[in-house]
Amino acid sequence: MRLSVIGCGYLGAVHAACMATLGHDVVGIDVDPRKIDALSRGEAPFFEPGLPELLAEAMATGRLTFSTDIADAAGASVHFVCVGTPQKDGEYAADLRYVDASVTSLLPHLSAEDLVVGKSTVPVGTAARLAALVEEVGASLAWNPEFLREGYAVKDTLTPDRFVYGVAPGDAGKRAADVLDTVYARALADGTPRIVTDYATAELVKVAANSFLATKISFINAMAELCEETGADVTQLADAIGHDERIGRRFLNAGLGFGGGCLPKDIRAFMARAGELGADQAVAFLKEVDAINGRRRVRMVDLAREVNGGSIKGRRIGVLGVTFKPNSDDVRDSPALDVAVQLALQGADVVVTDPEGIANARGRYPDLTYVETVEEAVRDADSVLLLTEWKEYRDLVPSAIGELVAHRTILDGRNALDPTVWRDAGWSYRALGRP
Ligand SMILES: NC(=O)C1=CN([C@@H]2O[C@H](COP(=O)(O)OP(=O)(O)OC[C@H]3O[C@@H](n4cnc5c(N)ncnc54)[C@H](O)[C@@H]3O)[C@@H](O)[C@H]2O)C=CC1
Ligand SMILES: O=C(O)[C@H]1O[C@H](OP(=O)(O)OP(=O)(O)OC[C@H]2O[C@@H](n3ccc(=O)[nH]c3=O)[C@H](O)[C@@H]2O)[C@H](O)[C@@H](O)[C@@H]1O
Repeated sequence: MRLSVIGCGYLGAVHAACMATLGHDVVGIDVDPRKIDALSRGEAPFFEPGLPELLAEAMATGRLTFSTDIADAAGASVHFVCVGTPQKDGEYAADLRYVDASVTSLLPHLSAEDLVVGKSTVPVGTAARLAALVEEVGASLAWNPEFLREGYAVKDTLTPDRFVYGVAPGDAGKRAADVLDTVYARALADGTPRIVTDYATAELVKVAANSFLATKISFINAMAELCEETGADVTQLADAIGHDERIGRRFLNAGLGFGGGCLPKDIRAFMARAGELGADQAVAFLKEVDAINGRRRVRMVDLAREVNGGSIKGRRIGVLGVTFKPNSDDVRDSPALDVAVQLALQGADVVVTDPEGIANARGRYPDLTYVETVEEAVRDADSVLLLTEWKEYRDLVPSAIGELVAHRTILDGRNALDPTVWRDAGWSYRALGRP
């Protein structure tokens, strides 16, 4: 099939490359010429494991091209909308201007029988509104939310846990589901479950899933707060409750909490939309989920002050990790970057390193000091903060980096290190939710 993918960011670039490797002819479209230039050269415009190889493979077949001109979407029969839906400035609500602009710009290039497929995360009600526009030109619309995780985006796109199709009622909806079945034929043949539903359910599935994940993380971080008050250990608590299959151990890692371009803004947009619908009570708990999450960052800065004798002014602090999680270069709403900035604002001499996130972090906060290596980051440090649990930081040898620092004090913001090993090497080890 011939497909267009509109918006080539973390979601769209991966989707375009994956669809081409499935055998479809794909044109990826973005308004950002730098992204399109990079992609046209076969270069991934951001760090995502496996994407460079996939791009090379797909572009070698000639089935994957990129353009800044929406007119190049003409001729495709399925158009995936993958543009951003960030939080509005100063508000909780989602900013739908990119979704609206991309669909409006696509309309003149649609043929009757084309299918527009929304993948962006949107407030419930958006699909029905856009369907009316798309139907005016004889085309139809489906909402097919995306559940990929950064760092595993290729695998999650090619072999997702499930597909969700939100479609119009009646025959038009049945046709849309058939088209999507053809697009995803390979994964469906492997037995991936697929749920065909109405627009509102599909939109709600996406924000419900992210809200559940955010709630699970804030739940364990709330337990971490109690562990801090009682001398209990949240990592053992998580292991113990996680053995109960009804609870499960995944997404129970306590620490600095959730960040990124999705969970934080999605729970806020959900609250805003529920408020518009007069159903704010239904998701009022998300306010607490968000508040617990924010408190972890504050607690980390407080802990840094505490281990530095009450003040971090003029103290040298080595920060390991600045992205919102490992295996990504994304610093959107990154807890790690937030903490590093707060420490600097309070007068600390902060030196930050990260395997992939420095360029993006520098773009946002040029005044922080960034270095390439752990050795440079920790040299002469009064304390070291591990804020993103990259594998190379988990694997650090405490005796070796102990030779470089001024004081052997480490704060483990992700409960990623073995306290015994670090203490045995003469370090003072502190973590969130651990004695
Ligand atoms: N990043 C992720 O892991 C996931 C993101 N999502 C959702 O997917 C959507 C996109 O997210 P990301 O890819 O992370 O954002 P992003 O910011 O990385 O990419 C969005 C892209 O859309 C482009 N764009 C904006 N207006 C456009 C227009 N009118 N025409 C063509 N291109 C346009 C931007 O230039 C940008 O490259 C959001 O709704 C997000 O919530 C869903 C699942 C996973
Ligand atoms: O809508 C989206 O964009 C995506 O949001 C998340 O994916 P992602 O943001 O890539 O990252 P996650 O792996 O979910 O991690 C999110 C944040 O939670 C934190 N986290 C995660 C797990 C955990 O146990 N504890 C914890 O603090 C991570 O450090 C990170 O900051 C969801 O997992 C995806 O299913 C969803 O598609």
